[in-house]
Amino acid sequence: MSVLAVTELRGIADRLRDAERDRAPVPPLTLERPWLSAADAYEIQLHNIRRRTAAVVGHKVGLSSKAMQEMMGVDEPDYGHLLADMRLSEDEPADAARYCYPRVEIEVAFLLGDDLPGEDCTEADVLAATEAFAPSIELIDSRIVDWRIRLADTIADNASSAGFVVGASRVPPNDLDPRGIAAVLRRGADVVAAGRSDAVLGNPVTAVAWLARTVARFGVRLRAGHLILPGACARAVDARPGDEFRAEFSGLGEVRLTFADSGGRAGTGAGSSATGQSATGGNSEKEGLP
Ligand SMILES: C=C/C=C(\O)C(=O)O
Repeated sequence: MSVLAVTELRGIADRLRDAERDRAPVPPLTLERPWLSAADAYEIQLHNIRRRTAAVVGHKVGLSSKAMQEMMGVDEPDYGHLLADMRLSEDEPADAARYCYPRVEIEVAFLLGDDLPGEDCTEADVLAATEAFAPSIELIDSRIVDWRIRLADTIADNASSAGFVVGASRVPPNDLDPRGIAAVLRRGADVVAAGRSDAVLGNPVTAVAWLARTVARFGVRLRAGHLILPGACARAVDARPGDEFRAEFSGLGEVRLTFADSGGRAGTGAGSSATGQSATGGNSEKEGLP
C-alpha cells in the first residue's frame, strides 16, 4: 500500500514524464527518497500510464533473469505496461535519439488468447490462455540518469520500458517447450548477447504467472489480446544510431530491429513528445486500468 501523498506522487510522476518527453534524465528518485517503496513506485507508474493517450496492449516483466539483475544491481522482478505507441516495426528504423540510454533485450513473447486469472494464477492457467509464443526484442531506456536505478526507480519509470517489436512467427504452446528456447542477439554479424528462455525465473511461463498475480494486487488484469514480455533471457545491449539487430530463437524464428543512422544524445531535448502523454490531462477511464 502506497503511503505517498497524492500531490507528491503526482510531482514525481510529472518529473518522469517530462524526463521522457524531453530526453532529460533525472537523478535517482531513491536518492532524495530512500524510503520510496515498490508500492509507491507502482502508483507513480500507474499515474503516468493512465494519462497517456495510447491504449494498453500488454505488460512486461523486468529483472526476472540473473543476467539482468546483476547488470542493474537489483535483485527482484518488477513489471511495466506496454502501450500501443511503444510498438516498433521491423521495417521502419527506430530513432535512437528519441531515447535517453536505449538498450535492447531478447525475449520470448506471449500472445494471450484468453484473460488470465489474477491472484491465483498458475503456470497451467498461463499455458491454457496463451495462443502463441513469438520472437521479440524489447527496447528499454532509463529516464533516471546513467541507469542508476534501484528497484523503486525503475518501477516508477514503467519498468524502464520504451518500446517493443514482435517478429512474424507464431508457435502454439503445445508445439514448443518454453523452457528450452536458445536465443542469440546479433548486431550486424557479431553475436552481442546469448541466453536461454529458462533464464527468466526458470521458465517464462512462471514469469507470466508471477506477473498475473502481481498486477492483480494493483487492480490490473492480463487480458485476451495482450502481449506479455516475461523478461530478457540475456544481458541488455546498448543501441546506437545505425545499429542493426537480429534476434534468433530456436524453434521460434527471428525478429529484427534497426536504428536510423542519425545523431542525438541523451538530454538534448529536441522537443517532440516521445511519450504520447497529455501535458496535464488524465485518462482515468483507460480500459483495464484501476
Ligand atoms: C530494467 C529493465 C529490465 C528488463 O526489461 C528485463 O530484465 O527484461
